[in-house]
Amino acid sequence: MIRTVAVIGAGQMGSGIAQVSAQAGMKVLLGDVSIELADKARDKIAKGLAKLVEKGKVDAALAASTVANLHSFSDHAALAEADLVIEAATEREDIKHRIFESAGKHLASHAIMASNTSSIPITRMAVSSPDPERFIGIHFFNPVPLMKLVEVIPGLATSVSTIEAVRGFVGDIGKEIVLSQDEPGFIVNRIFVPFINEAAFVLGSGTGSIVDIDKGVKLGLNHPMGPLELADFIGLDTLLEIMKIYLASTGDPKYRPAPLLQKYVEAGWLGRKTGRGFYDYSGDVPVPTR
Ligand SMILES: NC(=O)c1ccc[n+]([C@@H]2O[C@H](COP(=O)([O-])OP(=O)(O)OC[C@H]3O[C@@H](n4cnc5c(N)ncnc54)[C@H](O)[C@@H]3O)[C@@H](O)[C@H]2O)c1
Repeated sequence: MIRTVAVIGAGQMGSGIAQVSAQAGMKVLLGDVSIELADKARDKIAKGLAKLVEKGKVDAALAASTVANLHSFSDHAALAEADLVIEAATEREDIKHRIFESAGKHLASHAIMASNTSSIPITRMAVSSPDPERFIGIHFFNPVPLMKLVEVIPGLATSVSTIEAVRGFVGDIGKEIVLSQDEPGFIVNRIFVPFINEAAFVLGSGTGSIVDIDKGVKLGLNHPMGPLELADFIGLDTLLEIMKIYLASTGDPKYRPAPLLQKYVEAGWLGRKTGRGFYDYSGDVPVPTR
């Protein structure tokens, strides 16, 4: 049973993973590149919970116990007491390998090491961990406290007992599991990113306007957001990179990026983060760019 969880990387995902684990009554060790960043993340979680208490959405006692369960750390020696170590650091393979090597030196003999990566193969990262049988992918969705789903991705060497322990952990934090093989994009992003890419093809071929593509998917498929407005949220550069990874790792031309997606990225129109993507965000309401 997982009682103590360590989270390495206290950004938006790591903070969310730490929060839901602490909320479920587990002791959580939260680390980043410095103790200051870990403390800052802990404070941010506490502030977020305080707001939810004010709005009556979270019980005050639960908020207090959640914050009390969170402990910042900077030295990997602290990881010796963890049953599960989840890496949620920046999506760069070299950074992650270095974390697994360093943290692995302190991993307890029963403990599991996991990565929240969105795109890096689990089997490839497992070689930097002390025991690939106890290495696994645990892919959360953003924002973690709200999203119900967790994808679990065993690598080639991951043992059945590791999968079962992670199943228990995910159940304990109140989430649902889907099990994915270690393939590019796992299940959800493998379906979803080409779907957005296809919307860019549909736009590029002049089949429909930006507004009609988004309206069509919202009303015709009952999606809460259209694919092009969602693309602007995610970042067109990120989507383009993911398509390139799918194409390179499968060699299948069905994953070729839409030329119009490429063109928007070349123009620096990356979505909301640059103020313009498929929509222009400079005014009060988003205006389609085509
Ligand atoms: N953002 C999403 O929607 C999403 C969804 C699922 C999975 N992920 C994955 O989660 C991971 C983190 O993404 P994020 O969106 O939270 O990024 P983020 O930039 O918000 O956070 C990354 C954190 O990692 C820290 N970090 C970098 N190097 C470190 C090191 N050596 N040791 C400890 N901490 C280190 C950074 O300081 C930063 O605080 C990535 O692998 C990403 O692919 C992201």
